[in-house]
Amino acid sequence: MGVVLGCIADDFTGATDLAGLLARSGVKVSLRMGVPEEAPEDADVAAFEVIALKCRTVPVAEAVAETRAALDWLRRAGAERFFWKYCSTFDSTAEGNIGPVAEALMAEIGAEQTIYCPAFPENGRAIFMGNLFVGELPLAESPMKDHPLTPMRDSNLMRLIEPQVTGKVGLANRLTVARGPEALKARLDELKAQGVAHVVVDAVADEDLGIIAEACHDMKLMTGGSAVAMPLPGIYLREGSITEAAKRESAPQVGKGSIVFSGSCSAMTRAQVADYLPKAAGYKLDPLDLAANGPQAARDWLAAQDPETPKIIYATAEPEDVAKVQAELGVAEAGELVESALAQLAQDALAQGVRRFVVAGGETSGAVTKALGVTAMEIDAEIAPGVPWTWCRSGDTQIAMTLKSGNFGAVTFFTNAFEKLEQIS
Ligand SMILES: Nc1ncnc2c1ncn2[C@@H]1O[C@H](COP(=O)(O)OP(=O)(O)OP(=O)(O)O)[C@@H](O)[C@H]1O
Ligand SMILES: O=C(O)[C@@H](O)C(=O)CO
Repeated sequence: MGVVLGCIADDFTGATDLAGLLARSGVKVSLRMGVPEEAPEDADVAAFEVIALKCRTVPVAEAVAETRAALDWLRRAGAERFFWKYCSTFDSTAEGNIGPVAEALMAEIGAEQTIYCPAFPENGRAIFMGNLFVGELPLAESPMKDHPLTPMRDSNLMRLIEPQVTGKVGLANRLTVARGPEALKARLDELKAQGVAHVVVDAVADEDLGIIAEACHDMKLMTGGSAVAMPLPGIYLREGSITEAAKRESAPQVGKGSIVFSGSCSAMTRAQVADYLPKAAGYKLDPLDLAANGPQAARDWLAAQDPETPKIIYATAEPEDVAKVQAELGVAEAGELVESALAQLAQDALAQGVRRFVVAGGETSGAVTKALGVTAMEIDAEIAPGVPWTWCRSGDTQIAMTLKSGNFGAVTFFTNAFEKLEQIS
């Protein structure tokens, strides 16, 4: 059987989020970092394939080219239905990349209409009358209003999508969704007859997502956060597009040595780092020191640790400290210094025998997975909604890794992560 649903995610933590939610149904989900070099014809493909890109904030033309390449790979692997995964807080600018990529994918596969549903109720993201909420706050009043790259200053998804696309934008609201899949399908048809190609669909609870997935599972392209994709495997199993849930293979054996790398400075990650520091050996990276002296001091610290001791290396800092560093070094330069130090330290940790890696932050995850040469991940149990453990290889070495999105997880996430790994391995 080929690919039943071909998914493309705009960042690495978002890709593991999606893969984790799909895997809840017990189906086999394969996650690939970037468009694979291996031809799809030669690859051992799963029913659910997720390609992780890093295209959330790159120029529009680049994002479109990368997603087209991913689409091409998935189509050659047999996929006929696709899912475009972006952030549950709709991280984008007036130019894109959510809308332009959706429109390009629609043109390639001949889809007349698609839906937009970033809702993720378990993580407090809900859509009502086309407006996105983060917890009890409208998106534009949430901390996302100050995001350094994609500040979200409007909460209305229709208004956010409109400047990003050429086609017409419309809404299927909660009152329609609450009436069930048939009512939603009728509304989508009505909008299609009016030439509406891009439909925002309200969802405030998981029940809504079940209805939306039921109504839309046959669409050539669905777009959204991970949660609206979660019911799809169950629906495909029921209707026979996939024959059975994958048998869980026994978990690979990995050594006990563990490390947390945190480059995220989000409020949740700051609380998680503070919670974990008393429980592990900790080293704080200072970007100004990295600029002056490089990462040698951190490397020496790591080399002096017992590989089996729990460790955390973090650049996580308070907003005022980040602002100070950015003013001195520049935003990109500061980020790059931290990322390249963490990349080097990840290689050192692997060489030292560490096999259990927890990484916090999307950009940071990109840097660490790349440094370790990870090209594919097999999804296992979730630690928190949207954050699964994965099994992967660095060269011939088997490792366990989890990529945590900045905003996700409980305060005790790092402890929870290693406890969960003990349970599943
Ligand atoms: N102390 C610091 N000063 C300046 N920049 C920092 C500092 N610590 C980390 N950074 C940089 O900030 C960026 C954090 O982005 P990252 O995507 O890793 O986290 P996030 O935005 O919280 O996560 P997500 O994208 O999953 O929401 C990285 O480029 C990182 O290198
Ligand atoms: O949807 C989300 O919030 C996350 O999967 C994400 O995209 C983090 O960057």
